[in-house]
Amino acid sequence: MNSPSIPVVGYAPNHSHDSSMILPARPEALAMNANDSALLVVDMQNAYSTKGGYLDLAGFDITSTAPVIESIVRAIKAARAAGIQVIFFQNGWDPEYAEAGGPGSPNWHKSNAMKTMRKHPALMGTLLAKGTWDYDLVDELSPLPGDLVVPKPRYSGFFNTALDSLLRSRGIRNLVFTGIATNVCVESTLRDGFFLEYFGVVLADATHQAGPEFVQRASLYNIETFFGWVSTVDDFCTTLATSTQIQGATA
Ligand SMILES: C/C(=C/NC(N)=O)C(=O)O
Repeated sequence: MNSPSIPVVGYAPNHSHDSSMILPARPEALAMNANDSALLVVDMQNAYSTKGGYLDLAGFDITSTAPVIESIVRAIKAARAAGIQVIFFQNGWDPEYAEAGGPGSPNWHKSNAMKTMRKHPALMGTLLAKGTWDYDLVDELSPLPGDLVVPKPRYSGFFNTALDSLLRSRGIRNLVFTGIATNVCVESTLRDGFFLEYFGVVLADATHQAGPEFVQRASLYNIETFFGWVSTVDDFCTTLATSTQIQGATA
């Protein structure tokens, strides 16, 4: 690939020559290949996206998540067509909440789901519990054969899961993030990936925050400035489609 005139970063030495895709991003474009990248779909569960789910019941505004779901559907379709590994996460615990930790865990004290159920005991067992509607992925997003589904008991997808092994065993170094919430599980997982030497890029319009709108901007600032890169679903889909066309033409 010719050296682009824009600043490009990537994990491979002399990346701009060795990569089949240059994803427009901020603060630099990201050099990547289909076989060294994964699309992460973080916690697109009824709990975080749907009226009557945990975040809604806890008082968070989830009324603008529908366009985010549509954007994620587009990104997943493009990733699958390009041969990029798709990984779904589901945040939550066993129905008895043993995996949530008791009072000796900070999660017990900080989880807004656990706090909501303690405040409203009739909800106990219904929020973020495996096997419940709240824990299930939204209807619009269904894993297909070849996708990976990673249950996670804490905000970060890298803790108490097999994620790092799943990625390293596949030679994956670039993580493309979508999902909810930008400022909690998306940013937590991207940050931990950064500390583990993964290149993390978030598709801003395929994410939604938990909290007021400024939090979305703050989380994207944090990611762009300190932990990774920021791109869009349109740029992701166009980059993959162009790469696939080039590869098809030269096959
Ligand atoms: C607040 C919260 C966010 N989860 C997420 N998937 O970002 C929670 O799980 O309590």
